[in-house]
Amino acid sequence: GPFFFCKSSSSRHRTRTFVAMQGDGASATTKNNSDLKIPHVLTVAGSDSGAGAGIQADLKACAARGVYCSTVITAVTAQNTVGVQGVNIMPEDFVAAQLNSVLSDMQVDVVKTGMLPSTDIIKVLHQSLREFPVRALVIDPVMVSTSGDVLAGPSIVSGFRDNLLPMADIITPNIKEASALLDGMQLATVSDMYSAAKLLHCFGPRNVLVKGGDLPDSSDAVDIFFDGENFHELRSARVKTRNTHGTGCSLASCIAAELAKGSPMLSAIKVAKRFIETALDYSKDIVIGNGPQGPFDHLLRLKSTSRSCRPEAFNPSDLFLYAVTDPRMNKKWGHSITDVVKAAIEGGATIVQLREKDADTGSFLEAAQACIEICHHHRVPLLINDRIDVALACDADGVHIGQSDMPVRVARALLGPEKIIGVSCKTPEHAHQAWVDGADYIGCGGVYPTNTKENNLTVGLDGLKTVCLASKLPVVAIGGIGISNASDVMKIGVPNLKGVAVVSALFDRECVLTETKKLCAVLTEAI
Ligand SMILES: Cc1ncc(COP(=O)(O)OP(=O)(O)O)c(N)n1
Ligand SMILES: Cc1ncsc1CCOP(=O)(O)O
Ligand SMILES: [Mg+2]
Repeated sequence: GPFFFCKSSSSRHRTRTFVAMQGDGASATTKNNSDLKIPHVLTVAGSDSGAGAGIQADLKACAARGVYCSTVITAVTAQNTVGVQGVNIMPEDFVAAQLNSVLSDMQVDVVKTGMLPSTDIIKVLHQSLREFPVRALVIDPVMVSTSGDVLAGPSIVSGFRDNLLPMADIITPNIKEASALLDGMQLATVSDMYSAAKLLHCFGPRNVLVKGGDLPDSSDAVDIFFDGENFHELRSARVKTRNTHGTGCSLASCIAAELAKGSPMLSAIKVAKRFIETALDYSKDIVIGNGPQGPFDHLLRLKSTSRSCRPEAFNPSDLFLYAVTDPRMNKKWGHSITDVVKAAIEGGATIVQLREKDADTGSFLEAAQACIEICHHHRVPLLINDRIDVALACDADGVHIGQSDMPVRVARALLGPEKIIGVSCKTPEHAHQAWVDGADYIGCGGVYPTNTKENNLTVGLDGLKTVCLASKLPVVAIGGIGISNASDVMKIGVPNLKGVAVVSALFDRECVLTETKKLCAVLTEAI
């Protein structure tokens, strides 16, 4: 078709634009209802030549989260691990043209903004969002790069406050940006962050996340989330590394990606935070550039690491047939821990938990190290009951902790974002707290009376259902479950009940393999 030349109208920039049009403008593809809609984020940000932040980071973060990302470039920076050496701001009419090209043609779910270097650009974005409304708007008010270079002038603040904050579903300022948006308010403590979040909420965003990574001398990184009613403190282990360039904007693009996939806001933030922590932890020793602040690797999942024999991150369907060991039963039947674990896995166990209530630490660790080999050979996760130290020492896949064991938040800080944490819950309140604290699943019971765990309150099928309905996390049922009642348990009709955890049904038996196969058949029949 014909090619059109058009020059940028702005006198400051001689930008030649080639616009190719299809013949009569007819759409090049025909839609049919079987087309697959992929979650879609449009990022409106600056290009970072070092590719640690900006447009490049947004593309990588979205790719890592399995979401399509289109891009409107607001500026091109000459930037590296030392800082920002130059900024070339796009004329606002060309930003408008890019916005129109994407928003008029593609089904964008979420718009995420990064560097918006001029009030004119902010205004054209505001206009485009009114013309092409999207499901969610994530504003990362990039004004000062983490290397301290100012990426936007002071007039930008009113541009953000008047044109974008009222439309935002969430804004994610760091300490410096929150201060800039609040006319220089001092933020030196966590309580200042609470006040800033509340004040920023008055400008109209539905949610505010004040990121505390740069808070002076804070032990672990804490972010303050405010939704207009409730505050949440989101703590995360601080990864000691120079490779933190781009973490802020990548967090925002991960949040945008999770929202595009349909997550509610707080879940989106928690998942995004855990992903960034994982990527930072994975990248902590990577060396790119000679400056004080390197980029991190968003695409760690594409790499095969020494952990390739380790099962992937937690998959709720692993809870299907959950074998929990018991040393007294092994002793009674003359079974070794490795024999019963092998037999359970061969019989269909999808996850194993070593529950050695009274073992001394040495023999517990020995058993755990032996079982890790077996479990990882079969790509089955191995969790340790209660003992975080043993889990760390044998690099288990995670832990299961009860209400009176180590708090989940502490366990998460010790184990990091990749490990699986399960929590015993008897009530909806327990389930909610487990979710807030960042657990991966909950164990609910005892469903039926059991002799395996002394003075254990029985919650029954009703109690189990109540907890499942309240839980945002996947649930495994436990307590007195076996081949006679496993089907009843699985048929209570709640989607997040993913399986049953059993002790005596497998291990207080002469043949663990036979019993596990029978239970596996009953469960398979029931789902
Ligand atoms: C999957 C699963 N759910 C619950 C428990 C119970 O844990 P336990 O440590 O035996 O007892 P509490 O500490 O929860 O009181 C479990 N082990 N596994
Ligand atoms: C560990 C635990 N948590 C609640 S009940 C229970 C014991 C389950 O053992 P069994 O499967 O033999 O009833
Ligand atoms: Mg316990």
